[in-house]
Amino acid sequence: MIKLAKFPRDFVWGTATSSYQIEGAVNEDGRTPSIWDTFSKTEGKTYKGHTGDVACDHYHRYKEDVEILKEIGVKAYRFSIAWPRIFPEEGKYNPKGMDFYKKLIDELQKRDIVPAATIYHWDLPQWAYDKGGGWLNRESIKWYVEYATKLFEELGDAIPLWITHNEPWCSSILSYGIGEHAPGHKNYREALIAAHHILLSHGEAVKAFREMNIKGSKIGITLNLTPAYPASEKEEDKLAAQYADGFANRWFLDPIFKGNYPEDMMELYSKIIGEFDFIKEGDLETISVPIDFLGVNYYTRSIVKYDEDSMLKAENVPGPGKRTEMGWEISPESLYDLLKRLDREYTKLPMYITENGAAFKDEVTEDGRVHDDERIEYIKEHLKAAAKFIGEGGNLKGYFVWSLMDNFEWAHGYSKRFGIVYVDYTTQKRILKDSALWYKEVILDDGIED
Ligand SMILES: OC[C@H]1NNC[C@@H](O)[C@@H]1O
Repeated sequence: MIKLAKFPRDFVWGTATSSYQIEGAVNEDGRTPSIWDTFSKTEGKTYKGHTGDVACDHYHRYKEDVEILKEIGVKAYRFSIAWPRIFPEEGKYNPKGMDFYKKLIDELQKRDIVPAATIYHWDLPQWAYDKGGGWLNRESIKWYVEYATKLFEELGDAIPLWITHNEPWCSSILSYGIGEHAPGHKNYREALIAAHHILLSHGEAVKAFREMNIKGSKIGITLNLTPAYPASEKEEDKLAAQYADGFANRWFLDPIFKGNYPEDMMELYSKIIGEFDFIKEGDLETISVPIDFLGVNYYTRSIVKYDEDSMLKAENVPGPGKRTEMGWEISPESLYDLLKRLDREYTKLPMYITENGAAFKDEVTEDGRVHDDERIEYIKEHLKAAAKFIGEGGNLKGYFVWSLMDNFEWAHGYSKRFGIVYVDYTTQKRILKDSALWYKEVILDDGIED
C-alpha cells in the first residue's frame, strides 16, 4: 500500500474534549453552577432544552474513557478543567474538585498518555457572572489568575501542555455579542470588552506560569480560526474578506503576536462601540507576553461578498464543498492555507491542531458498529493538508481530533455527534466508531494510507 502522508515519529496524536460537554455530575463534590448550567436551563437556549447535567457521565466513567484512549493508542489527551469545581465560590478553593483531575491525570500517566489541559473552556462559575457580568468585569482577570495559579500549584508539571483559553472568539463574540452561547448577551461593545479581559487574563496567567518555573511544561492558547475568502476578485469583495478575517482571526492573533489590535478593525468597530476606554496602559504588553505554542482549532472557511448594510460589510456566501451536519463547508485546503499564513505572518512557534473534526449523522447499524466513512474522509483530507505543511518545513507538532466521544454540542445539545466514539446517552454505552479504528492505524503508522 502506498503511504499518502507520513508524519514525524514524535508527532503528537490526540483527541480532545471539554469539561461541561462530557463530565455531568454538575452538583457533585462541591461543584456549583457555571453560566452554561444557567444558560442551558433557560427556555429556548439549547436544542430541546438539553443540558450538561449528565452528558457522557465522564465524571464517573473516566477510567473507562481513559482505557478507550489507550485502546485507540493516542499519545495525548486534551481535556478542560471545570472552574466551578475548583473555586465553587469566589476565593474558596475546593480540593475535592481538584481531586477528580488528579485521578484523571493519574489514569492517563499510568497509560503513558500526555495530559493537555485547557484552563477555560467556557464554564465560567455563575458567581463570577453574578459579579458584574463575568468577563465584562475587569476583576475577572484576578479571579482567573487565582484559579490558574492554583491549577499550576496542584497539577503543574503533571501537565506538559497548558492551554489558557479555548477559542476566546466564542467566549466573547459568540457569547456577549451574538448571544448564541452563555451568557447570551447581544451587545457588540460588551463582546469586545469580554474579549479584551479574556486576552488579558491569558497574559496574566502566562506571567504567573513563568514565575512558577514549572519544569517540562509549556503554555499556549487555542484560537478557533476561520480563513475568509472573497466571493470574487472584485475589490469590494476583497474588502469584505479583509473585515471577515479581522472579525474571526486578526482581532485575536494581532494582540497576542503583534501587541496591537488591528487598525482597520479598530476603525470599523469604533463606529459601532464608541471609545475603546476599556483598553488600559500596558494591557497590550501583557496580552502579548511570549507563549510556547499556538493551538489552532480549524473546522471550515468562510466565503464572503460585500454587503453595505452589514456591520462587517460582509455577507457569507455558501461554498461549493460538501457540508457537515453543522452546515460547515468541508475545505481541507483552507487548513493548509491557514497554517501557511500563520507561519508567514504570525509565528514560527510550535503549533498544535488542538481541534479538527466533524459532525455527521451517525447510526449504530445491525452489526453494532458505526460506519462513519464521511468522518474518516474528513480527518484523512485534513491530515493530508497538515502533512503537506509539515513537509514544507511547517512547525506543526500535533493533531487532536474533536472529539474523543459524542458530547453536548452547546446550543445544539446532543443533536450533533462529533465523536470518534459513539455515546448511547440512554445507556452511556461507548462504541468505537470506524473512525476510531482507522485513527488507531494512523497513529500506529504515523501516517495515512489510502
Ligand atoms: O463545534 C465543535 C467544537 N468546536 N470547538 C469548541 C468545542 O467545544 C466544540 O464542541
